[in-house]
Amino acid sequence: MRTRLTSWWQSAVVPRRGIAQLLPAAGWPLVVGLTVLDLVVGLLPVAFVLLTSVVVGAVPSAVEGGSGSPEWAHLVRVFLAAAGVFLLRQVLAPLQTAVGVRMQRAVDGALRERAIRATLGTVGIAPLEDQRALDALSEATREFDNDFHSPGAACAGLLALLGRYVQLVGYAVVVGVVASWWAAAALVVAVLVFRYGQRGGLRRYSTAWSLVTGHRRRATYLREVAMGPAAAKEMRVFGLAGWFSDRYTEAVTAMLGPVTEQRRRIYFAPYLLYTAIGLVVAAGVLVSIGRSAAAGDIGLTALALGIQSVVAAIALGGYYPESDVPTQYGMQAVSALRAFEARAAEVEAAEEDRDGTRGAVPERVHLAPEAPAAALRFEGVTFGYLGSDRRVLDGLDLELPAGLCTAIVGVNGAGKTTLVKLLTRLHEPTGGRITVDGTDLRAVDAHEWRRHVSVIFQDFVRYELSAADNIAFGAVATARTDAAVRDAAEKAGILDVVDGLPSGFETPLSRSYEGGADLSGGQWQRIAIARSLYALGAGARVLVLDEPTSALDVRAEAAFFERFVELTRGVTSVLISHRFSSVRHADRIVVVDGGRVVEQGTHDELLATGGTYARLFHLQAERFAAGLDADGNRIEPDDELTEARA
Ligand SMILES: Nc1ncnc2c1ncn2[C@@H]1O[C@H](COP(=O)(O)OP(=O)(O)OP(=O)(O)O)[C@@H](O)[C@H]1O
Repeated sequence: MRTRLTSWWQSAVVPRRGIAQLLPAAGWPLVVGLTVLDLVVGLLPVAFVLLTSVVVGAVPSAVEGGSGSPEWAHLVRVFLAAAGVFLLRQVLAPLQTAVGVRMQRAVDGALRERAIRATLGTVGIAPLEDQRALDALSEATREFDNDFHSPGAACAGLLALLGRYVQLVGYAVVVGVVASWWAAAALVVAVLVFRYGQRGGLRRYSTAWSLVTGHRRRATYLREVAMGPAAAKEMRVFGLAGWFSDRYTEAVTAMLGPVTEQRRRIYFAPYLLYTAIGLVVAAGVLVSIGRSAAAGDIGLTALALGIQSVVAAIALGGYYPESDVPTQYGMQAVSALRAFEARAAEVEAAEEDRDGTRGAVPERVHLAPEAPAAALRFEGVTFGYLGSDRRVLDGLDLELPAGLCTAIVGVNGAGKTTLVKLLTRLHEPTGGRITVDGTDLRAVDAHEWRRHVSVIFQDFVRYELSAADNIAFGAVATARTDAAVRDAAEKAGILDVVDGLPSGFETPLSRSYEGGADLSGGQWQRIAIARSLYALGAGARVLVLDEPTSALDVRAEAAFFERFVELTRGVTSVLISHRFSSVRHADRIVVVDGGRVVEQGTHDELLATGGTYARLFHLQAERFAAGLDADGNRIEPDDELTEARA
């Protein structure tokens, strides 16, 4: 019993309190205004029942007195008052909806900002790689854009309950006065029991969806892949349409099966039981009122009052469309957002000092604007992703001297991108430390540090915005100048292409927009490179390119890197590639294998050593001579090569 009570408290009361706590976001004038409206709109039907019952009771004497008699005039007055109440309700109901929608917009707006803060506010990306956190986030945000079930709609729905319950109390008082207070109490209990059956069923049913999160995720994925533009080419060329369509149907069936079963279990028998209880009590109260009338204990007005009140009260035992569905799903969304916030904090804390070996965060320091002036260093850095026992970096020692270009090479999966994620503080090392001019990076605010670094990731983002925005996103904190954007585009070798677009730099880089244009993979990479060069112009001191040229073939990549090394001479830059033959012009080359640095030196030094670099360099050079690239793919001469050589 105790556990059932606790679970009811947790699932019914605590989330409602969470919704009530959102009300201030709408502003008190709106909250008070809507509360008053809900109460008035709730009480008007009771007033209508009262007045129409008086009309019924007044008819015999008015008919007897005839038109013009005081009884007739009384009947007309009361009738007009009833009509006035009816009209007022008709006018106030849409107003109530409109004010509710204003509350919904205000609350949802505040909550959206909270969700954005919760997701973008984490320093690292570990929470967004954690499946539990992602599931909670998707459950929360799914309802934010839903016009009917959002948390804001839940706030309005919660206040609307006041109107419904005050109405129930009104009918109960009427029954108490005309019949008996026992009948009134029985009626209230019957309505609440029936309500509990319906509303509690909805609560249990809505959680049924969380039992099938995995199937739902899979169904959504399959639908988006099958019907979205990203895989449209492969769907057709590989003939995958049938396969995806079958798997999608299976996933939807697997998702809906348990939900339908839950629905039947939750609703069928309880519905019959609660309906029976409601009907028996209502019939009992009606019979008792009827018997009082037959015995002459109550008059016509009281009889009409009793019958109307019982029937109207019983109708309050069902769903409240303006309240029940929004509160249920809105509450779930708010609880899910809370769960995401808690999980994100937990993951961040876990990553910050996983083994408890890193010690306290050093006292905060600010970097000199020109940092790094000497070097960036990885000192015995170890790292493994949360949820995996594998150490991707295992005691890595690496020096990136200021003002020089260091190339990091290693086979696929060696940990090169992971190293960049640590350098940009998207993840924290499990052990060891990274220093900038001798200062532990943990002592520096991550946002401050990131202004010193510009990175082009392998999977850089192709923003569906103007070419100018795509480039200037490299340094949004700095005031944009057209000349700097053009300069970056020119250095990246994309100026002519952009100038040739319909609206030049203002052209949206997507055909989804009017006047927009699509770029090729290689052209996009140049836009991304322009983004990083723009950041450099705006004051970034460290430039990292994580295989930004993978869409270019091996010769074009080598030519590009050569030009890049020239362009960024004097900048602390890091070039990452799994193509050993592409980075020979870097000042220093570091070979990473098994989570450690295994070789380092200049191209000539490393060749002379005859180690991993020399072996893989020669292997890839042989493949290249045979017309294959580093991955063994046949090299086709293309425009990029000509462009890159230019
Ligand atoms: N978010 C993640 N969660 C768990 N494991 C990951 C994650 N990202 C990468 N890994 C694993 O870490 C290892 C190193 O990956 P990383 O991307 O750093 O390699 P890489 O050297 O950059 O490879 P490539 O040349 O293919 O880009 C791989 O085994 C990869 O599967």
